Amino acid sequence: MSKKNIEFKTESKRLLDLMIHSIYTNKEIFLRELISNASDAIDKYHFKSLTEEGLENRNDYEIHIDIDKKHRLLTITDNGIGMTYDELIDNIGTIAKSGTLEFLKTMKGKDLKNTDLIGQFGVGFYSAFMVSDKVEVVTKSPFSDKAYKWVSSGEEGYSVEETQKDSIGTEITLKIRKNHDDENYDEFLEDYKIEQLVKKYSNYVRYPITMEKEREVPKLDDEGNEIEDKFDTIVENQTLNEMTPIWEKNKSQVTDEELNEFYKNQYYDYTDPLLNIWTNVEGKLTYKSIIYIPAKAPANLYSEKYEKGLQLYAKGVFIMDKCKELVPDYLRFIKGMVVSPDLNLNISREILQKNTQLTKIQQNLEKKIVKRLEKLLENERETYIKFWKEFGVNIKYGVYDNFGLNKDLLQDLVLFETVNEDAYITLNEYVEKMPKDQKEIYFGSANSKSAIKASPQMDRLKSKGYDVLVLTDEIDEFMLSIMNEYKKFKFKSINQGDLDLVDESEKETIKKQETENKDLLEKIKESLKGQVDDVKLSTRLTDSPVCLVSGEGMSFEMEKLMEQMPGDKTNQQKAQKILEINPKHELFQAIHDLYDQNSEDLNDYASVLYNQALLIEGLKIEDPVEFSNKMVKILVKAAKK
Ligand SMILES: Nc1ncnc2c1ncn2[C@@H]1O[C@H](COP(=O)(O)OP(=O)(O)OP(=O)(O)O)[C@@H](O)[C@H]1O
Repeated sequence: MSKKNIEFKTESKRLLDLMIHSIYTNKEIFLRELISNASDAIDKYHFKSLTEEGLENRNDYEIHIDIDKKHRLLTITDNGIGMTYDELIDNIGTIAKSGTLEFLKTMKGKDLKNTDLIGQFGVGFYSAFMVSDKVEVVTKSPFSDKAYKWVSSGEEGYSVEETQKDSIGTEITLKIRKNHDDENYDEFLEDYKIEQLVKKYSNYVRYPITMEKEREVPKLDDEGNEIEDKFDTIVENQTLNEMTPIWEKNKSQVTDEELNEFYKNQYYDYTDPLLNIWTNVEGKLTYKSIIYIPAKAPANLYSEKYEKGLQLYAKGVFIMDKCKELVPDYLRFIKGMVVSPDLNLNISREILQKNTQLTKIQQNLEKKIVKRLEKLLENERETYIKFWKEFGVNIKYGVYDNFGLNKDLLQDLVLFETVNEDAYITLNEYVEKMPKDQKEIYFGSANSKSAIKASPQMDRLKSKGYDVLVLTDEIDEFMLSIMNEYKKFKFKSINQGDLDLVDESEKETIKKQETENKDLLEKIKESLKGQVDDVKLSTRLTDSPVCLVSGEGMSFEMEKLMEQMPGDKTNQQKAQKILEINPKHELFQAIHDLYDQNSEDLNDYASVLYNQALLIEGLKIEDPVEFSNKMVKILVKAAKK
């Protein structure tokens, strides 16, 4: 057969044009595509050799890479199924995939160059043209007694002719482009780069991917003994890929050490992970996955730059590093991988978002992780607490996020510090320890547990033996407000609204006192106009003289948080401030006397009381100098008496 020159079909031309002038930044994937084709070809040979007569059974499968720097040639050779003449024309000379063809039709006249075609379809072989001026394919099929050479410089067409090749398989040679502008092609002729790309994209291809590499070996003297510090350089065929990925092994044969090593190598951590979750699902949807929870949160976990996601593989081939569709936001700290034979190798970002298989995998994994954490909490409390200290905030965020969609799933994973307990407790444990007469779950917000413990609002709760959840994280109150209740018990802030802890007769007494002291309370309110919304006699205090509480709705903690947020604050909603005075405290009696004497000092007392309450609440005093002056005035007067 003489050499034939054949023109590419229109669609192929368009596709090639796109490859040749590609502005696609990820040009390096060409190697992954060619290796993946080689691996498929070996698969095909192997399969056929099992079922068809005349095909030798082999065990020397190999994908070999060769670099000829001088002539700028990169060759990928496989001993797979090869191609007959017709196959060569059909498979490589035309775009076989109907999807691509359809797509190109719809794109007629549009700017193809800016389209992520590679991401949309498996353009595979043609991606070689992203890095080379000329591509040569030499191939021999076991079903043909002749070998063929296919050559193309892109653009117009290709030539096919008979050639000499003894062994079955395919050899693809790329003439690597010269560097130009800021495009570096030289690197594709460097051993280290090729090795790096194989490890990155094709590490778990089942067949050895080999390359001749230099290696230093100890120099030997005439008697065959090693000479110290002297080396010879030898060139040898080295396997670049690991081939059997850890997830392909039998789970029972993989040790925790191996799993930890895999984690550290793959996800660049120095410390062993806290735990791993191995999943193997077969059926309608088939996938395997290994998920890790790191021992420490990465420093940038909460920065915008942090990218969540799991590595995604289809069969042995790496697809992407951070598939974010597999990880709900609140689990952004997990690391690991998913491999599924059901996924397309060239799945694109856009397709990923709509991929129902991925959504299913994500949901399954989420449930698995939560179950595992529940087990950890139940059986290994200390480890769970370690987890909680690193990632607890994320779980709280998970409860709050999506309008509480996941609150039932996650609420039992949340730990709290409480006023009465030394250790963390769960909501379930809190509820189980509640005294019989307790009707609500109490919580207090402050910077620390000690601040809540010491707060005046605790008086009555302490005397009743009720425990109080300590909220110190910003997200806490938001989380509880979205949960609203736990096992039918409502959450109740000790700093907000009416606590309703006194019995009917005590209520009556206070009501009576309030009527009797109506004018006094009005006077104090008047004197604190613009600073408090109301002044009341307290039902929650037993030992302390005053406290400041907020009305129902916005709390002080939420107000503080809103203030820290960027933006215009003029119309910001404020928490309602209510000053509560303890009618049983001596100080109330003293104020009462001042009122009876019609003393001017009443205003100073009111102001000092209010500022004190602010301080206890961790809120800012508006005018510290004035506060201090008034204090001094009262102290001097008291000393003179
Ligand atoms: N090394 C090879 N040995 C044998 N056949 C090959 C080889 N490389 C490519 N082919 C043939 O050429 C066809 C086209 O390859 P191409 O990479 O463009 O697409 P694909 O492999 O079918 O799809 P994808 O790359 O998306 O998996 C293959 O289907 C295969 O039949």
